Amino acid sequence: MTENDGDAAPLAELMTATTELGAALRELIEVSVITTADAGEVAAAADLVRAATARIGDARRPVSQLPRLDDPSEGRRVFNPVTGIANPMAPPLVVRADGDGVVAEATLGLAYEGPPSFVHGGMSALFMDQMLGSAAGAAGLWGMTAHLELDYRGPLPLQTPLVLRARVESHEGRKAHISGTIALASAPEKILVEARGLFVMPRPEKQAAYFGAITDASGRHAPPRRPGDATALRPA
Ligand SMILES: CCCCCCCCCCCC(=O)SCCNC(=O)CCNC(=O)[C@H](O)C(C)(C)COP(=O)(O)OP(=O)(O)OC[C@H]1O[C@@H](n2cnc3c(N)ncnc32)[C@H](O)[C@@H]1OP(=O)(O)O
Repeated sequence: MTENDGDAAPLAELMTATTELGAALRELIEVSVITTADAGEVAAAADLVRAATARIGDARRPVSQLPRLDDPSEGRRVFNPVTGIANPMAPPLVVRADGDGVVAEATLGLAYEGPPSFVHGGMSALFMDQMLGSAAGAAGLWGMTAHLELDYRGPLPLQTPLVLRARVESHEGRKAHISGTIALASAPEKILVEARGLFVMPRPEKQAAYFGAITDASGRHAPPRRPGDATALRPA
């Protein structure tokens, strides 16, 4: 069975329910790493979670099929692991156009911890990858990450508002050089993480090989081909 079978709920209803599930799971993830409940309570919670998984786990889409709730033409990717409102791994970042680039704010909980009380460096790389991709989209470009490098100048504290920025520095042909930063929202001029990336639009034969089999939920061929396809950019 796929999600297209049967009398599916209207999309708005599905969006509400899926967003609610994402939010509930996001809370669960945070609580699961911060709880001091005893073993019996934790084991009972695990049983409840497995029951929830069984309830929805039989109806699955194939990896080549975009979710029904996605609209790549509007940049809506609800399960993106950074910006997806329905992906519990995502904070989620809300990325907005700002000046000649993009900006987002985030306050990260203990599920993102690396050194005690600070954000894991790999998480910063993940968020910067997405921000740089969003900056490409905002500039009318799209591509895949070919190279990404970061300088960690100071640790990012957990449970503290952060501001993330990115902008295209230059582009030529299929290549775009993009930079990004992370700072405390309370001290935005003091850069704690700095990223530089090269995004490359794959040559046509690679686009066909990577995305030729991608369909939307109704089975229509739907490879990414516009700036918004790669990002969840929202207008300012
Ligand atoms: C899409 C929707 C997604 C939707 C994704 C939604 C999230 C968006 C944000 C996250 C983005 C990702 O994570 S994307 C996923 C992670 N990235 C990947 O998996 C990409 C893996 N890499 C590749 O498939 C390939 O290397 C490509 C597509 C990047 C490039 O292959 P190609 O198309 O054959 O291009 P190629 O001729 O090799 O290179 C073109 C030019 O770029 C230069 N170049 C290429 N790689 C590098 C490099 N690492 N460092 C320096 N320069 C490089 C070449 O020298 C050349 O310069 P010149 O001679 O022309 O001067």
